[in-house]
Amino acid sequence: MCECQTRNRSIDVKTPRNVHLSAFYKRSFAYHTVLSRMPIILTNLIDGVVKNKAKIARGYGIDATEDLKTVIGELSEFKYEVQTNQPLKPLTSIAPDAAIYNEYIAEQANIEGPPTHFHAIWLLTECYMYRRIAQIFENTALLKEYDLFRASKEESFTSSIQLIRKMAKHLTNLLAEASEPSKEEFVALLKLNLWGNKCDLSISLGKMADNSALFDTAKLDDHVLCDHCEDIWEAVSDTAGPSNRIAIVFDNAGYEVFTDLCIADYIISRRMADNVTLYVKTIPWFISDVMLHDLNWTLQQMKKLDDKYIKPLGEKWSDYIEDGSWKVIESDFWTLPYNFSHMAKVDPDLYNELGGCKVVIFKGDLNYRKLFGEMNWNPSTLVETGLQGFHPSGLAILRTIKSDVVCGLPEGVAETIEEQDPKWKEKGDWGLIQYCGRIRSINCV
Ligand SMILES: O=P(O)(O)OC[C@@]1(O)O[C@H](CO)[C@@H](O)[C@@H]1O
Ligand SMILES: [Mn+2]
Repeated sequence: MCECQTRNRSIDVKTPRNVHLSAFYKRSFAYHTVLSRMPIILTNLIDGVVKNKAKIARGYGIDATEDLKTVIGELSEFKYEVQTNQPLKPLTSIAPDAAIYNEYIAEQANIEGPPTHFHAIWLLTECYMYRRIAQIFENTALLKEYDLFRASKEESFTSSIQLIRKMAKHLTNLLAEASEPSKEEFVALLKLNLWGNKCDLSISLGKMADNSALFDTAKLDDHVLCDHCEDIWEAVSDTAGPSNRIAIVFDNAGYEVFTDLCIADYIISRRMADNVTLYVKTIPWFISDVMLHDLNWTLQQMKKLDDKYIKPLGEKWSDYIEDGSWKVIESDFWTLPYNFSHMAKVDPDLYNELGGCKVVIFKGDLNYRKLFGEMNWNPSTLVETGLQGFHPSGLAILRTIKSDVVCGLPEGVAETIEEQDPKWKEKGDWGLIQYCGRIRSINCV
């Protein structure tokens, strides 16, 4: 079989240790994603555009229906490229990040030949899909700013309103009592925040899952496989160090971003930092990731609600943005295919910005994959080793496990969980709360 044919055929094995995740390995979540989940996501998008044609025409003008025909055609064409394992086509967008994608694709081509959807680092294949979708809308006349995930992201907020109300009441009562920060309070908020990451429309293929159990974290404690809450508390509450800034790299809209803002409020209200930087995405991303308009919509929605806990928080949080306690920053880097060990080279300004913080809180599975290089590490690999030199500041990592990248577990834990739950790395039922200090990391021992 010629090299090209071998290359175009995924092999029927599990992902070997210490290699990049890829759909090249048939017995992997990456393969299931490229073979089934990505085509389903694309099909759902096409169906959504067809279903909402009239609504979009009302919003963007009747001429937008011409654009929609183009969008449907181009989404269908892209879906065919994925399903027939075509090489990733260079992006044609004139946006600066497109050139970085094309450079990265060319770099990969020099290493292993032109990357195709099944035979590329999974991170590139998935990131490319969402960037290609954004390009399809960028190329239209009237739908350049259209976010076709917006309705799902807004629904993920409205359908979680009971949970959000519970969380709002909890935070309000917490802050109404003492004024000094407390480890117990902060650790409890971290765990509530961790399980908010289960609300991810990419893993649920856009369907809202029942998240009512996510508030009672005590029942979930045995599903936290690494708990560095105390180290995160020490780092966040230390106000005597060189920096008193904290950053949160958001993941999903809806209930998850609400729990992120609760953490950011606690930090400001308890004077644990001078300000908190909130990083949002610049394009529609992995269905549920937060963009600036999603954050603004969430705050507006909170202020409109006639709820004695949610409304005042919406007003206070809007004031935090007004007075600079919270700084919202959009950065293209978070939607590039690079893992974070490349940040210092690809976006040194961002790396230095993070370096000005005492702690950066990273949320979610995709950020975890990028933090640890999209590698199939032995799960007992030290966190510091997995970060491969990415160390701008203290790093607090909260993630429910939805892919094969895991570091920092005590020896034997992964094997035990694997026996108990063979799909433990796909459904977000198991969580990690990990901390890696500027100069040292801790393993979960
Ligand atoms: O970053 P998040 O929102 O926690 O998860 C994103 C995600 O759902 O997308 C991929 C599956 O297609 C996985 O990497 C991951 O589970
Ligand atoms: Mn996400």
